[in-house]
Amino acid sequence: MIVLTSKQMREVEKIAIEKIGIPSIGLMENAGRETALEVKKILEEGNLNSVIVISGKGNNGGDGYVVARNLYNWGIDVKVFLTTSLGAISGDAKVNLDAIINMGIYVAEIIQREHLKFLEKTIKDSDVIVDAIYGIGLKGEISGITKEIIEMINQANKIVVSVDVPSGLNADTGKVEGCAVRATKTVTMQFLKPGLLVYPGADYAGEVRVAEIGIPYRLAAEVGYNYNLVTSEDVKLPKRHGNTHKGDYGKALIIAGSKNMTGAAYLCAKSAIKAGCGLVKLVVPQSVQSVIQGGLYEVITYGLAEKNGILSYDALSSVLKLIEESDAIAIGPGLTHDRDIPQLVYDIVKNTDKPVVLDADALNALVGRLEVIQGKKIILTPHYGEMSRLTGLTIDEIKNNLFEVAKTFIDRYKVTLVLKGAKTVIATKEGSIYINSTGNPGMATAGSGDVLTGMIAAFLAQGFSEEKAAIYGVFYHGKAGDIAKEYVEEYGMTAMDILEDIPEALKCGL
Ligand SMILES: NC(=O)C1=CN([C@@H]2O[C@H](COP(=O)(O)OP(=O)(O)OC[C@H]3O[C@@H](n4cnc5c(N)ncnc54)[C@H](O)[C@@H]3O)[C@@H](O)[C@H]2O)[C@H](O)CC1
Ligand SMILES: [K+]
Repeated sequence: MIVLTSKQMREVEKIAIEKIGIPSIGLMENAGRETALEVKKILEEGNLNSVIVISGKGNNGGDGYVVARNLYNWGIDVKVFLTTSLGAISGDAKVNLDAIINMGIYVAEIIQREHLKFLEKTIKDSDVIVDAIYGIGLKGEISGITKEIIEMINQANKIVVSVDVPSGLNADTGKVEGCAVRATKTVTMQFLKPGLLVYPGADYAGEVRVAEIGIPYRLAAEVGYNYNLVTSEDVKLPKRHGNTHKGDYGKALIIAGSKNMTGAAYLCAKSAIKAGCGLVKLVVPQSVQSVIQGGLYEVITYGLAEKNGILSYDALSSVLKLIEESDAIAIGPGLTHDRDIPQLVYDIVKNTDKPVVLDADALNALVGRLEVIQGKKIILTPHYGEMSRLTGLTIDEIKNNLFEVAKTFIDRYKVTLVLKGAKTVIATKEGSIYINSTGNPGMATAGSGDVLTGMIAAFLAQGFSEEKAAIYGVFYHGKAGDIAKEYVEEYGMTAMDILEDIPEALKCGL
């Protein structure tokens, strides 16, 4: 699903209004009406009847006046409060403000502290608050009386419907600019915005509904959109035809595990099989091979050179030979960071141009030596801690600048990045950003990443591009976790639950 930044939104609006000639006030009419219909549904569902609209001085506020007019026409008790003086309103917003005043709808300014008491009382007596203070035009932090109004809205414990973007939220990053409205529901105009889809923005937006307001969808391509929300529409699976054999579904080589972490290797290899890979070979330290082979009937295991239960550099030549007969490679889960691993991982990556997914200890192995991945068919799957080690940024710097951090990394290394988090972000070497729509907190469990790595390797082995393998892997991994949640809830969820539900998850792509 297309996602536009506020800059792209403005460009699309400009083309629609100035080039195509769609009247801007018509867009505002549709935006306001779509929002009003949403509010009406909420009132009917809750047998409620009183609404206050709080409008800012821009077109977001203009939408708010249209909302008020529609609600008033439907016999709903509605009052409008301005966070600015009447005289400051202009353009389409002013046309709609004048209309509601002419209709006799209650309008009052809340621009001095003594007005706040009255607003507080009115909020208390109302059922729903419509937040039309700021939309995509927010610049910098909110302060002063408007900040107090937003805090009052949040403390009122009322149903809040935000127009386009919760006021105070940065539409592009999801950051809270000083303060932000916590919405029950956000009705966003024509296209999703990135800030509604990642934290904390996703928390503040509540349930998001995209209102179609009359802007041609094709204009998104004209402005070169590059953000996407991954939905089931984007991850259809090719039908498998009759006369095929396992070789048609790819051969994956997994290099993983050590004497204290055999489970990581198991989960990764088993997930690759479950995600449809035709043949999976697993390289582990020689002394753990029998332990692992036990539970992995469908996987061919290779016990290679080791030192004290950890793969040693002497395993390199055998690994490179196995790579030659594989379509895709996964390296990392449970390797540990000891002794020879960093050099072994570095030289494997250096000596192959096959698609590779690097996870966990393979990422740690490349800290400070990332030049070896430059321009290769490589997918990295760090969580914020691993990304912090790879980039030298703090976890907070990463969390608060997800898109920028991902784009900077991709621009520099021209690989595919899966930045795992509460909302996993995928950045591709073509410069696209994908935000995943599946998954739940129950998946933050040991081994969950190993399962994802196996799934991505499976899609790579089946011939998917790095971009598609990353998107499919992340989406179906989250989908499997959502299915698991239905019966184990989030507290009891284990990586095995996710793994077991991979086949069920894949069904939604067929
Ligand atoms: N997307 C569409 O096709 C349509 C969107 N519409 C709505 O219009 C807003 C965008 O309107 P705009 O006037 O550009 O900005 P805002 O209404 O968001 O308000 C910004 C307003 O407030 C001032 N301001 C900005 N930041 C601050 C701050 N930190 N402190 C104080 N004041 C601030 C700024 O000067 C602006 O005047 C969009 O979200 C939709 O809701 C229309 O419906 C048309 C179609
Ligand atoms: K708003």
